[in-house]
Amino acid sequence: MIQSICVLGSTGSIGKSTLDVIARHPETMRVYALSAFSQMVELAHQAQQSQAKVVVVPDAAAAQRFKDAWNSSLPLPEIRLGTEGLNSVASAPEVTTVMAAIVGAACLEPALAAAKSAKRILLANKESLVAAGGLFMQAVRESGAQVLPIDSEHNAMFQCLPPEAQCSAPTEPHGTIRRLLLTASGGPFREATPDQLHHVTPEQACNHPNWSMGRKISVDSATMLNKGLEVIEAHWLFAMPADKIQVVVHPQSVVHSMVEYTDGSILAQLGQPDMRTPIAYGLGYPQRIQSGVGLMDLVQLGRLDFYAPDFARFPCLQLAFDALNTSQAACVALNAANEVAVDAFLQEKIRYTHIPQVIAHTIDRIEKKAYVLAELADVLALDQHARALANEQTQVLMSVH
Ligand SMILES: NC(=O)C1=CN([C@@H]2O[C@H](COP(=O)(O)OP(=O)(O)OC[C@H]3O[C@@H](n4cnc5c(N)ncnc54)[C@H](OP(=O)(O)O)[C@@H]3O)[C@@H](O)[C@H]2O)C=CC1
Ligand SMILES: CC(=O)[C@@H](O)[C@H](O)COP(=O)(O)O
Ligand SMILES: [Mn+2]
Repeated sequence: MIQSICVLGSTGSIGKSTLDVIARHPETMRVYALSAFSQMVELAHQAQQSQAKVVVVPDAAAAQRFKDAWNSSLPLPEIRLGTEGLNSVASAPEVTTVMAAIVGAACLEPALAAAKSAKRILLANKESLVAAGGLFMQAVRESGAQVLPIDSEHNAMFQCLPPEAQCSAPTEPHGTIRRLLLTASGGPFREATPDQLHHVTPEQACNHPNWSMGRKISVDSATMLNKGLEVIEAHWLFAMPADKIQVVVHPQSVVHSMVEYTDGSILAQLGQPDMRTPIAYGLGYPQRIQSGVGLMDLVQLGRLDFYAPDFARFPCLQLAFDALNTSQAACVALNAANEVAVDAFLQEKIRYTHIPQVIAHTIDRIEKKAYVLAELADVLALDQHARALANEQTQVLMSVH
């Protein structure tokens, strides 16, 4: 079967790796649609290379920049705009497979559109599950969509599941699974002192020891909120309670995660820190296909280390466990406040150490009311409210920066 693929967030780190893998399989994979937010020259280049039929850009001004960048005799692709455009390609009848790789909660609506349209969803974006995992999984169950986790840890766990447990939206964990062991590199500040953390720059925070990724997820790895988001992601993907998900610091990022079974066996997936492996797994599933990733020399590597996480040095990790144990509203607030705080940090408006303060303050304010989050509109409204609260707190912190 030929897969007709929509790559949401094609100009990002995951998007580029996805196009790299697709280009290795011209006989079985075609690009139908691409999307980008700011990089119109790159998008035009990608659309020419992949012969995409449709591109999605945020607005008319971006569409004009895309047209200006088009320097090929090939016909211009159809250009669609904004969230409606994203939803339309994610649910298009021409599309079999959707790579959800837009960063942040901006991916929620198109990911949900793909879920409602019974697509094969390669889910790289984790913020959608944090904000609305229940709604997303319900849509998957109702439509019969297929979800393949792409986040390296969740892809590793999925690979370690027995075939009958590799289902898209389980309602309970497989009976033979005792725990999920979620590995964490510890990021660039694994051993930093409080004084060093107080002074870190965006460049230092984005300098991940093992992975090359977008700036937002790189900062999340540095605060270890990435691991907190991944605990919530694992909870929704595998129907696993928080107390059965153990975070294990593993600085080499070679063991991508593990599944522990009731007989005491622990199955692990190992590989180089290169996202083309989980992407190829998702694109090829249930077959194994070429990804372009070369050999990994375990003898040269020599050792694999494992530690307990330091919750005092990384308060964001505890905030995420607390949010998962508290309410869905707390998870929405956690994610929204983090997006605001990371953006402010990357713009050097607040300090790295302010990020957990903005998150804690926002969750605290949200938790004073009860929220019903039965519909997407409820989640989006709370997300906006939490962003406003986080922005207010960011302004306060900026004045003491
Ligand atoms: N990078 C990695 O190795 C991993 C990433 N992930 C997850 O995958 C997702 C993507 O990460 P990554 O590729 O690193 O991110 P990048 O920042 O590299 O790329 C983000 C993509 O989303 C687009 N985008 C940004 N904001 C918006 C918006 N408001 N609306 C629509 N599109 C937007 C960008 O467009 P443009 O560039 O044109 O502005 C770009 O194409 C994240 O959720 C991340 O947590 C998960 C595991 C590993
Ligand atoms: C590649 C990937 O999946 C990232 O989420 C990665 O895991 C980040 O590494 P740490 O968050 O473990 O530092
Ligand atoms: Mn990950």
